[in-house]
Amino acid sequence: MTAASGQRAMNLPVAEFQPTAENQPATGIVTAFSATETAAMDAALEAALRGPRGANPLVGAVVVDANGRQLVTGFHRGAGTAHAEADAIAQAAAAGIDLRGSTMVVTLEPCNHCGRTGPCAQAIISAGITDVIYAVDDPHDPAAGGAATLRGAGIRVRSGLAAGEALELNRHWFQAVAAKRPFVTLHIAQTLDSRIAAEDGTSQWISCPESLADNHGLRGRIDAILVGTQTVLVDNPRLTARDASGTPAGHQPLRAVMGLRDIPADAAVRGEDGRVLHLPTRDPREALSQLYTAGIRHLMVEGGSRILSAFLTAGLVDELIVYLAPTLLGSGTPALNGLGISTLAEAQQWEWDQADGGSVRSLGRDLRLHLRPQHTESLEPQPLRAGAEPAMGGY
Ligand SMILES: NC(=O)C1=CN([C@@H]2O[C@H](COP(=O)(O)OP(=O)(O)OC[C@H]3O[C@@H](n4cnc5c(N)ncnc54)[C@H](OP(=O)(O)O)[C@@H]3O)[C@@H](O)[C@H]2O)C=CC1
Ligand SMILES: Nc1c(N[C@@H]2O[C@H](COP(=O)(O)O)[C@@H](O)[C@H]2O)[nH]c(=O)[nH]c1=O
Repeated sequence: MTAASGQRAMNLPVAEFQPTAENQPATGIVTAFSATETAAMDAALEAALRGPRGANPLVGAVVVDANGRQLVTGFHRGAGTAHAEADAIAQAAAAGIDLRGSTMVVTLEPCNHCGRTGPCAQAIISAGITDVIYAVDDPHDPAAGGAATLRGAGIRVRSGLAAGEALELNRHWFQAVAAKRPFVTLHIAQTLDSRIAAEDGTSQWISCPESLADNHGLRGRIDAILVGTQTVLVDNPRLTARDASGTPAGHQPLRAVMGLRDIPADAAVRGEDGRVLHLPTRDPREALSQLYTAGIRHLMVEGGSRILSAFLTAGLVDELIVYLAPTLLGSGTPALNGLGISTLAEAQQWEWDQADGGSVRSLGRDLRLHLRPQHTESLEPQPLRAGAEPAMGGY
């Protein structure tokens, strides 16, 4: 993924672009960018990938001086933390770097709202930055409008550089925002042979302590965690975020249970804080709609098998995290119990997600696999058997 390819797509080679009265529209929307700006956008896109997926998009920001030197690089570390622009500006302040007269290159339109971290547009204005280049508009209602605020303050604002790459970077986040549903992370803690519980229902623990710690870290960042009623009945889970000693994390997710049966009165998931929500439905869309109405923007679906399968079948998963233990059971509850697929051509295709530490990580004795749905809807169909060429060795 490079911003340079986005530039080529616009059919305006940097070297040939000469600003003139004709190609500088009065609107302030300019259609080409310098090599320095393009390189800064590439670096911003790369930095964005260091953040975690979730309620907020991945965003990177690079500030360049008048000579094209990259001064600071910021990125967003997830909901509730500094935005990429604020991160870059804070780094500059800490290092004593004067940003007056510089250009900020950022992968998403700077926000305009006073959320948990303050508006980036104001921080940019206060830092004395005079030029802003961003890739794509922020579609998120409360955050949109940053470009207009910046222009109103006399800052030269341009957009569209590497727009394709920036959209691709957060493809599923954009889709979730447009659909007004939470961003959905699916969690599977499974054996090598894809079992999430043994024949007798026991499953604690398949994952090693390091994987469990990672999962609890995730629980501490999401808005809500969801399981099916059967998991509540079999496991009686707490679904809280805790450290290895059992101490609760500062932020706790809402606990959601999906299914028609009631949650038993003495279920641990009820907890003491009352932050449990029964979703009396078997329709994942309906569950997401109810959660969105309750203010949930990032949901982790933990299981079990039928719930995981229902969300995957509905195409409502944006991120997949699999903790793979080097363990065999040979029987027991399979991770998935059917996705409505009967032939290979209908298989769901996933791609490795490089964000947030990469697509494959070793956690203790386990592997942590990180994936997202593949962009293309389907692969090229295989030729029908009758018309197929005979295989010439290999597969
Ligand atoms: N290793 C891991 O990562 C995890 C393992 N587990 C294990 O998974 C096992 C439970 O899995 P499983 O039996 O599949 O149960 P689930 O937890 O997936 O719950 C299934 C129940 O959810 C309700 N439900 C809601 N929507 C749907 C839907 N679309 N399709 C089907 N059912 C729906 C139904 O209950 P209702 O009648 O109320 O509508 C159904 O009986 C347990 O042994 C548990 O230990 C669980 C979570 C994680
Ligand atoms: N067995 C299993 C998991 N199981 C999940 O954790 C739930 C228990 O949560 P709690 O009561 O809060 O500790 C359980 O019901 C199921 O959703 N998770 C994992 O990361 N690895 C594992 O091996």
